[in-house]
Amino acid sequence: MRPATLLRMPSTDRAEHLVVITTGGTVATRQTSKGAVPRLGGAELMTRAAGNGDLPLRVVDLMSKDSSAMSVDDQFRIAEAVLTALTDESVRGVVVTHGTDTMEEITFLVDLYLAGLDSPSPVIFTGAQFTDDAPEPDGPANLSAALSCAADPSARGRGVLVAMGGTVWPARGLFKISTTDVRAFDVVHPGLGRPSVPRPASGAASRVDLLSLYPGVSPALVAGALGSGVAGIVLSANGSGNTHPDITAQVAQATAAGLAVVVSTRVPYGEVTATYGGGGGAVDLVDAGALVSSWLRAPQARMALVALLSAGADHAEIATFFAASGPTD
Ligand SMILES: NC(=O)C[C@H](N)C(=O)O
Repeated sequence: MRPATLLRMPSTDRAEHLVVITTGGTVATRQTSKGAVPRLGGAELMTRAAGNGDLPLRVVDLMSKDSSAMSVDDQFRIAEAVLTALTDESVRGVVVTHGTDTMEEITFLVDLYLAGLDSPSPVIFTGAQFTDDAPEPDGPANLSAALSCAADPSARGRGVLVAMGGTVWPARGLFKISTTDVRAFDVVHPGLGRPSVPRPASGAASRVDLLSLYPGVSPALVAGALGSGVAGIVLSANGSGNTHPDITAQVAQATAAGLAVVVSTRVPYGEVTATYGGGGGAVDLVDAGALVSSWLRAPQARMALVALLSAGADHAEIATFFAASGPTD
C-alpha cells in the first residue's frame, strides 16, 4: 500500500484531495500512568495509514478528546468542520477520526445536516478499539479503510458512513455493540430514511436529557429533568416503549409544560410501537403527549431532538421527523 501524502499546496490552488479531521478517541490514544488518553495528532496518524490512492490529504487537527468527554458544543464544532470542508469543491471526501463510545451520536448529527446538502462527497468516520501502542492496534487498518472509502466513487451520495473492523455501516441506526471487539458496531436496520434538519445559526440551543428506565424507577427522575430547564426528554424505556405508570404521570406534566418527550427503548433491535396499555405502556405515554421513536435508539433520538429543538421544530415537525426515520423499503 502506498503511504499517505500530506497536501502542501496554498489554499487558493488546491488539487482534488481528501480532508482528514482528527478529534481524538482511542485511535489517537497512548497508555499513560493515568490511563489511556489521546496523544497523537493527524500528521502522526497519517504515517500509519494508506489507501487514499493518488489523492493528497489535508489534515485538520480539530480537538483531542475521548469521545465520552465531548460536549454538545464539541459535537456541533465537528459537524461544522465537516460541512465547511465540503464547501470546497476540490474536496473529494472527508475522513473523521473519533472515539467509538459516542460514534453513534456524532455520525448521526453530521448526517442530519449532510442530508440537507447537495453534496455527494463521502464522509467517513473511523476510530479504533485498541490504543495506538497496543500489541496489535486496529487503528491503522481502520484509517486506511476509511481513506479508501472516502476516495471510492461508490461511496458518494450514501451519507455519513463508519468504516471499522472491515465493515462499513451507515450512520442512521448505528450503535456500539462491543467494548472490545474490532467489530464494534451494528445497525438497528440497514436502510433507514435520512430526513434532514435545518442547521441552527449558532450551534445547539436546546438541552435534552436521556433517562434510562427500569422496574422501580423513581418518578423523581423525570421531575428532576423537568425542573432543570431542559427542552426535551428522551426515555430509554423497556421493550416496545413501556415503563411504570408513575412515570406516565410525570410525562403528562412534562408535555403540559411544553417539553418534547420521545420514547425509545433499551432493546437493540426491532420496531418500537405503541402496543401496551395498563398505565405505563407506550399507549399511555402517547396519551400523555409523548412521541415514539420507532427505529432510532435513545442516543440518536436524543441527538435528533437536540437538533430539531435547536432548529425551532414544533410537535408536528418532530413527529414527522421520527415517522420518516424508519426503513425506506
Ligand atoms: N474505542 C474508543 O474510542 C473508546 C474511547 N473511550 C473513546 O470513545 O474515545
